Amino acid sequence: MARVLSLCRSLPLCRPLVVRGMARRMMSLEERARAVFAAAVEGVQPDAVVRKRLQRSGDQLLVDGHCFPLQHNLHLVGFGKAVLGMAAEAERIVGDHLVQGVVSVPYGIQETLQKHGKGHMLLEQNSRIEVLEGAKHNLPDADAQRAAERIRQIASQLTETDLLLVLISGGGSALLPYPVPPISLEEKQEVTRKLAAAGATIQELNTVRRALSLLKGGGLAQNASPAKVIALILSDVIGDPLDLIASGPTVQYEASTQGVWTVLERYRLCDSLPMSVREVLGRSKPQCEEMGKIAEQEKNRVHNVVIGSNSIALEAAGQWARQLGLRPVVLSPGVCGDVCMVAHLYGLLARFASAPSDPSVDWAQQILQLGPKVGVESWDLCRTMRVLGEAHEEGWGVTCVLAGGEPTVQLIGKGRGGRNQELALRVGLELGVKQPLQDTLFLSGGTDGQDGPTDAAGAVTDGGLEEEARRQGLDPSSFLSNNDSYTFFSRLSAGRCLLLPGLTGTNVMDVHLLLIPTQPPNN
Ligand SMILES: Nc1ncnc2c1ncn2[C@@H]1O[C@H](COP(=O)(O)OP(=O)(O)OP(=O)(O)O)[C@@H](O)[C@H]1O
Ligand SMILES: O=C(O)[C@H](O)CO
Repeated sequence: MARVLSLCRSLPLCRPLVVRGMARRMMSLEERARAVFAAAVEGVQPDAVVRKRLQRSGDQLLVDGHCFPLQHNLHLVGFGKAVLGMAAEAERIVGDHLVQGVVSVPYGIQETLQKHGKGHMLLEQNSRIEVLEGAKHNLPDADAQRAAERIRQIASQLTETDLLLVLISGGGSALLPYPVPPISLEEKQEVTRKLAAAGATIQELNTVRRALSLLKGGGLAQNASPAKVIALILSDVIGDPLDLIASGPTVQYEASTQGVWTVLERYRLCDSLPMSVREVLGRSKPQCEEMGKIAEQEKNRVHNVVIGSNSIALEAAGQWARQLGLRPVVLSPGVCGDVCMVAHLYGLLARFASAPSDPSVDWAQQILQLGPKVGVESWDLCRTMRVLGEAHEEGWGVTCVLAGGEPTVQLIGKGRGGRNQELALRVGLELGVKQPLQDTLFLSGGTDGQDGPTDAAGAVTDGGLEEEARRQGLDPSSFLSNNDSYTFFSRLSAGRCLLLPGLTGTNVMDVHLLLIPTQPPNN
């Protein structure tokens, strides 16, 4: 097992050699699934994505078709769980023109990256970039606020000839707290904590955070005016909405507070709001016309570029799947909603693949009804079913359905687990009902390498899961009813199903792989 894991970790780094070697000895389906997941994560490594999109030609910086003169005028700020690796690479590329920089990163991340052998994501000893750690447990705190103040200070000192490089990734909201006075950090925290506890989505949460912060919702870009701003963004939100990732500090948002009140009303928080929050939300905002003018001016000054996303991870995964002899098809990067429904959709897709034209059951109809409820559009479902149908007709090969996103788990128990392990367990059970699809395999993993409060990223299961568990005296349903998927997988066959890549240093939500052999593989 350890050999397979380390192999999968290193696979994308030594591609041709390993692939040739592996093809020779025929990798098992599980080894291929793990390797495809590793490739997905590799495709969105912070250093690699920065290298790809931040290009240098002499003293010119080239980003997304725009050219910026470098004349020792570059300043760098960043906030988020993956920005340390982004900053290290940016400094390698343009460090000679860098005047100063500050990144706000999670508490303990430098030590953790070091421990996980990710030294290349750390800054050099003589770096011009200051690293400030904060936001313990992903909550804005005084350390994160100090970092936000430093970042604001750098931005507000810039002149027209300066260039501000802003590195943004998931977790950025908590790492850049700057409440609009007179709101205190504690008051802002209280509002966001109540919203999160009431089940608000990240879209709703960040709609409110933007309105209560000086730097979010375009505030940072405004502070940096008249300097030019380039924001490189690693997206951890479905659909990559620029204004919501880390609450959009470089994206001007419409100033109306109507949307904010709608969210607060939905979660019945209007009556318990601190006075300071009421006051800020009650202030008069610029009119639409004025906002339109600002947006027009900002178009040439502020450049927002998504450099890593779930789609990019799936694309990389697809390329590797093909290299490994699989037939890839991307279902969707936007899978969301209740984990039970998501598991059922994967179960239905596997059933459909085994008998696409079975007149006794209309799998397609069921798939088309369920898909949109978990964020998958009808045309994506149809395209995927067409590929599965073709594979069945041709009668050979393994189809690799690739998807991503962030399903949700209703926590009812007190066990240990995460949404990926819970999804993998549920899909394993789906594949095992009635006529078990023994050879169909499912993997779900968090691209950050951490699933909930566990050291696993997710798990790999197949249609034989339930039988294997029963043989070992484990009842999967009782673990599920206590949200105890991590304990289940740790006990099952000495943890052989767990996905343990360690902290990856990136985060573009989760990746799901459904590997469906048209006929049993010959190993
Ligand atoms: N015992 C459990 N079983 C299943 N899911 C759980 C369990 N405990 C926590 N979770 C889920 O794990 C998620 C939190 O884990 P995690 O810290 O990985 O969140 P995240 O959304 O991936 O964070 P980020 O987006 O910042 O990486 C929540 O969706 C929560 O419902
Ligand atoms: O920081 C945040 O707001 C979330 O991670 C979404 O980007």
